[in-house]
Amino acid sequence: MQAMDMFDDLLTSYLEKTCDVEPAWLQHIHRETYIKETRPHMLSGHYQGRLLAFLSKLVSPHRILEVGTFTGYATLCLAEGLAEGGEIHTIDNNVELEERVRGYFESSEWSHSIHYHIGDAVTLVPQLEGPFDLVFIDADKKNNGLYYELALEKSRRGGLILIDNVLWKGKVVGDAHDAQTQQIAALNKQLGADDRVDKLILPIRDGVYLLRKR
Ligand SMILES: C[S@@+](CC[C@H](N)C(=O)[O-])C[C@H]1O[C@@H](n2cnc3c(N)ncnc32)[C@H](O)[C@@H]1O
Repeated sequence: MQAMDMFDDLLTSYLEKTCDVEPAWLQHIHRETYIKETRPHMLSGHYQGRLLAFLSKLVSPHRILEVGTFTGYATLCLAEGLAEGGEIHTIDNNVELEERVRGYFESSEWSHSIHYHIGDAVTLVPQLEGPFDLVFIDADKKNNGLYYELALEKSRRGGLILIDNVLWKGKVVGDAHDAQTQQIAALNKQLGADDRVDKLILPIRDGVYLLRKR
């Protein structure tokens, strides 16, 4: 193992020990995702999950939108901050996960607050009615620009938009020329100059863009 990787592992473990514990239902999803899925690292995980829950509790949202449900880990983190009677809409196009993820949602305390939509987010996001107080964009990166514009249009003033994986393993600050890195770097540049929002990137895990609608 390289020294930098060892430091990253130690730091991650330290950050996980010094934040709130991962709730039991999330530990269960975490474990099953790592046993059953081929790309389990897509799940937000303990530390980023606590960040999502923390931000959601600060916003106390009535309406949340998540683009990219995967196994529902982040959905349940975000749901922790829902205001009384609030709801979260989450979208994924992976039909194979539907039964298991519905099971997680139905056995949670937010079973009546979660609206799980199966289909292409490019088609479904425009059909969802706003306004949203909190949006988490974490699906196909090539459509992030589109999801961001739709999220902004459907957000209330002061609403928070989060975009995951914006540092792309640090490649956005290097000289990587692959199309995916260039596209993420181009959107970051565009967002950095967008005067419709307050914004900053939190260098947590793969980078989370925080954007607050002015
Ligand atoms: C990184 S994972 C989401 C992880 C989840 N938000 C979490 O933090 O635990 C990305 C998900 O987006 C879904 N996805 C990719 N493209 C999509 C699209 N066009 N419409 C809907 N879902 C999509 C994938 O099926 C995958 O489950």
